[in-house]
Amino acid sequence: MNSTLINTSNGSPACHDQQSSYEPTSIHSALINEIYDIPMIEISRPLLSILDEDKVRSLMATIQSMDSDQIPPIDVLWYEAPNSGNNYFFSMGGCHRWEAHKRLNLPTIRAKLIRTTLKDLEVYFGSSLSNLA
Ligand SMILES: Nc1ncnc2c1ncn2[C@@H]1O[C@H](COP(=O)(O)OP(=O)(O)OP(=O)(O)O)[C@@H](O)[C@H]1O
Repeated sequence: MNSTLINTSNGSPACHDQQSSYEPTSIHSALINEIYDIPMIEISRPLLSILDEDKVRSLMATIQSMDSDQIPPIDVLWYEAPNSGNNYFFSMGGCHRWEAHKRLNLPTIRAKLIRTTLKDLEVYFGSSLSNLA
C-alpha cells in the first residue's frame, strides 16, 4: 500500500472549467462541474489497482487520439488542512485511466475534486493521518 502523503503548495489548483462530451461520472462528482488538471505527482493512491491490460492499452490509444475528450475526469478527494491551508489529493478509483496516464508519462490528469474530511480519510489511512498538517 502506498500511503505517502504528498503536501502540495498552498492554494487550490487552477480550474479549467472545460466542457466535453463524456457521460456523467460517479455519484460523488455528478453535481460537480469544474474539472482540474492535477499533477500526477501530487495525487496519492492508497489502494492497489487490479488492471485489465486491454483496457489500459485501449485508454492509452484514446488519450493519444482526437477522441481524448471521451475520457471522463477521475474523482479525486481533496483535503485542505485548516491551519496550514496545505492541500492533499487522493484517488481511489479511476485505476485504468490513472494507469494509462502513468504509462504515457503525462504530467497531469483531469479530475473532479471532492472535498473530504479527516474522518473520511481515516477509513483509508488510519494513523498515517497525523501527517496531514
Ligand atoms: N478506449 C477506451 N477504453 C475504455 N474506456 C474508455 C475508452 N475511451 C473512453 N473511455 C471511458 O473511460 C471511462 C473508463 O472508466 P472505467 O470505470 O471503465 O475505468 P477506470 O475508472 O479508469 O478504472 P476502474 O473502474 O477499474 O477503477 C469510461 O467512462 C469509458 O466510457
